[in-house]
Amino acid sequence: MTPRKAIPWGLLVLLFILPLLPVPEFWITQLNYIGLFALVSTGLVLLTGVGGLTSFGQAAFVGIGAYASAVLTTQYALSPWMGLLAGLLITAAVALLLALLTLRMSGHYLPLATIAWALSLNFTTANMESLGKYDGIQGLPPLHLLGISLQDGRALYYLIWAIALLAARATLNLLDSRAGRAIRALNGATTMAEAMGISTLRYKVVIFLIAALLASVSGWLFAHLQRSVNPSPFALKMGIEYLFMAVVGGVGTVWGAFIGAGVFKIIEDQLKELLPALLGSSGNFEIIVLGVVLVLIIKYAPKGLWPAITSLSARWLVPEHRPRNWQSAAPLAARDKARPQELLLDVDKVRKQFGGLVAVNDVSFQIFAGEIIGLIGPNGAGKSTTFNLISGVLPLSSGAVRFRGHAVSNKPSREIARLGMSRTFQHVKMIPDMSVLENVALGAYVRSSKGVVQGMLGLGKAEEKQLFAEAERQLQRVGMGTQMFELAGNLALGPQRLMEIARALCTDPALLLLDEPAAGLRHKEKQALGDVIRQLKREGMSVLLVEHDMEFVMGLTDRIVVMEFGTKLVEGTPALIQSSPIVRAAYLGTEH
Ligand SMILES: Nc1ncnc2c1ncn2[C@@H]1O[C@H](COP(=O)(O)OP(=O)(O)OP(=O)(O)O)[C@@H](O)[C@H]1O
Repeated sequence: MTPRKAIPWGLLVLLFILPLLPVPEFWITQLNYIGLFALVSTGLVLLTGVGGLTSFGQAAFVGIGAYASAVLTTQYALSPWMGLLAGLLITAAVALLLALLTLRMSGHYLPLATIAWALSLNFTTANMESLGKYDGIQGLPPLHLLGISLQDGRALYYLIWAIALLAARATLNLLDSRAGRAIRALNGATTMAEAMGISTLRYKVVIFLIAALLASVSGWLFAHLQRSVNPSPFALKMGIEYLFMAVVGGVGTVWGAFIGAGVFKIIEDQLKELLPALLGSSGNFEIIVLGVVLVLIIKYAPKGLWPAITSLSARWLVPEHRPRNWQSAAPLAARDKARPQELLLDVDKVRKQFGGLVAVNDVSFQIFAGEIIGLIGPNGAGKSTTFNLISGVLPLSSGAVRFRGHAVSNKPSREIARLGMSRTFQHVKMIPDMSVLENVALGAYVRSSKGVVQGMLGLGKAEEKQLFAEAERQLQRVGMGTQMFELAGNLALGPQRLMEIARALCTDPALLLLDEPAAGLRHKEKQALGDVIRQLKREGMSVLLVEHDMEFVMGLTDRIVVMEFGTKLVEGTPALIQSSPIVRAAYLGTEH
């Protein structure tokens, strides 16, 4: 067994035998709280670290889980397990409502909204007669599992840690799945994800819900550990502390949630003991010192403690990449190919105005199956905007776009992608901390189906192999087979563009839109790219490309559309365009 595998197993065994050893009760209590906090922080890893949605409000969901069980077990004499179920249902309902109200917000509005609901939910519990107001509810029964009483902290320890570790495993499984890769695109790559056919809002709601449910389970365990509830452990202060734990541990990493919860709890408790003794007076001094410690951690390990630990240990724990076990995977289902000469794309007087600026002025052209069309023009002519209008990234001001007989004007880009149009971007859009292979596999999202629950349970491995086999095939095609395990963010610009092309090809498109594909490529790489595009044409695919490299465009395209100042100037074969005096004056003339 390699040290990389032996260390986690060793820690797991230690965690298991610890309560059986004669360790002080205080240790067990500490570990119980660390497990409960880690459960909430794991949700924040998904929501904030991976999904980029900052929430200060998780303590409110902890409170819902705790109070639901407290009410049902003390006032209705129901089993705590019914309390758990009710807590999860209420949490899901509240979280869905809040998600629909707040998740379309961006920037600082979302964190502010989470503060608002944290305050209002806490205020509600503190003022409701039936919830015992500020005194809360006492006398909760202990948990029982399979006839065993979990009244003792050492017994409940096993349930807390089993749930926390299962949550960690499920989150890790999810992040390494089809749905997880879509979730990883939420933080900064939503335009790309939508263009790959992914509903980003749906995944935002899903991670919001998962984080809320994990918090709710933590609240349920907490309530039956304490055997009482009151509003203060679910107040905004605790919501902020959960976020701190996740940030300190490493907000993008699951084990960071555990490290963060542990460090936070231990430092806080030690300081509570130490500081009054040192200063000779009582007071909440630990809050001040903890604040300073947190600032230092954020300054010197900005990504958190877990990433710092893994990068330090990388010297002797050599990172392993995923085993290449997909060679025999069945190919993914292919889309119906376009008929020869089929009218694929009909761009009809499309127009885009940004305030007073007409960036695209009633431009029309058509693309038939198996054609390579160039879209050229000087800087600022409106080429990229036209791309964005066709692919649904921007809404039209007027005009119409039809793709394979479907009216797609103003449809979201994910719906257009599902019809078989795929694209690359002028400024490469990717997930930098994911491997090239995983980035490219995102392209095959529309050709696969495994969802969040299957991802969490680690099911759907056969489909995963199909996705990676397709991703590798497309990477080989663009000459990047040897770089598939590298981090996408470590690539130079040229290979990043090729990676985007491989990702677009993974969608099995009928029409491929390439925005400046040759920019940043060396001469030989450009020639190889030209060969790939010609091969795609032979396979019946159509390509629309924006490109500034005239030699590349002239040698590759069947027809060229020239734009200037948002207007279509002329359209024709490369020979006609090269000899056109209007084009020479407007475009080539300015270049040469
Ligand atoms: N979101 C936006 N808001 C306002 N103006 C915009 C926006 N996007 C583009 N423009 C403007 O629209 C015009 C066309 O821009 P566009 O990027 O489509 O040109 P382009 O032909 O692709 O240029 P380049 O070759 O330099 O990429 C430019 O004047 C640009 O400044």
